[in-house]
Amino acid sequence: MTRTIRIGTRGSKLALAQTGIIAQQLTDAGQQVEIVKVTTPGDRSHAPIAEIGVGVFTSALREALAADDIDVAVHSYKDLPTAAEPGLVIAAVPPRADPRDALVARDGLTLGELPPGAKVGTGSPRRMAQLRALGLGLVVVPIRGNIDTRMGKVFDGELDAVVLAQAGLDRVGRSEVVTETLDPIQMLPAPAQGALAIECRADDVDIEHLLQSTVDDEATRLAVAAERAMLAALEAGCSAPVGALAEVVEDIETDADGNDVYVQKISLRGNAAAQFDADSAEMVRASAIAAMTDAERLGKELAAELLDLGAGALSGPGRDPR
Ligand SMILES: NCc1[nH]cc(CCC(=O)O)c1CC(=O)O
Repeated sequence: MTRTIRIGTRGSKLALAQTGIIAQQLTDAGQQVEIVKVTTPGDRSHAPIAEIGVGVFTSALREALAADDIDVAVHSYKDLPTAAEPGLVIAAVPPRADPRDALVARDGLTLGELPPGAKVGTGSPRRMAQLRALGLGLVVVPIRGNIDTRMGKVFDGELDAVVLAQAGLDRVGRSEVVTETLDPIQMLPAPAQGALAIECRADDVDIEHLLQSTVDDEATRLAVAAERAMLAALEAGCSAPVGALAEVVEDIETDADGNDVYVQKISLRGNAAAQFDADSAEMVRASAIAAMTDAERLGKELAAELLDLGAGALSGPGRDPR
């Protein structure tokens, strides 16, 4: 392609690091790129994310894309609303970074070593609900801000610990502050955590094909499709108390001749707070496995199971009390 590709990004350290990865891949593929910073309302406001609403970090990038101010938008996939954006397509999903959550605690402590009453900071309803559900007597303190601001509250003694995405810390080069990478059995990550969504205009077929052939990773795309189908079927947005993790696993099947053969499948774990409000301490959990080609159906089925188990039963916009 002879034109210079304008890649839009938020100006945060994390967003710039993520955009840098994609810019490098396109440059390696022989393309000319230019990085364009876009300020989002999410960057300007200090209100809790749950109050400013879904898509605060992504809508300004999407507007810039639709207005032809940029050609490609690089998003943290977990920040994107589940509804498709008319006129835009997610052309590629690059290989996923570590999807897990990470604990940054004082004195090198792990989650299990934090004493009852320890103050743990997070602004995410999903992390809050799971921390409470552990039953460790932790005091969850709502916080927000960029990675440096949140970690700073542990280093200055205001909090005993904070929970952050491992991928974010890895990408800004601060992995050394992590005192425990949380096993998904303790804390299921947000749907699409650690994954990026590379978006372009739907009518920009040249860019779409270029992105598909240079940065897309099929296993990540399918895993994220399963997780987000589950989230969407729960009618829950990106700040909902819902965790999901899909992984490609090997399974043994018997073929027509009676031989054992290895096949790749997609496994999905999901959980949700029983109450979609700030105080929920009860979680429902489920898991299932399906063929790679059934990723989205797997997500929908797991959501149905979680709803049967009582996910979000007591609150949430547009849901019948049940
Ligand atoms: N909601 C903010 C946000 N969006 C993406 C990441 C981290 C990187 C990722 O999950 O891909 C973070 C920070 C965090 O949750 O600690």
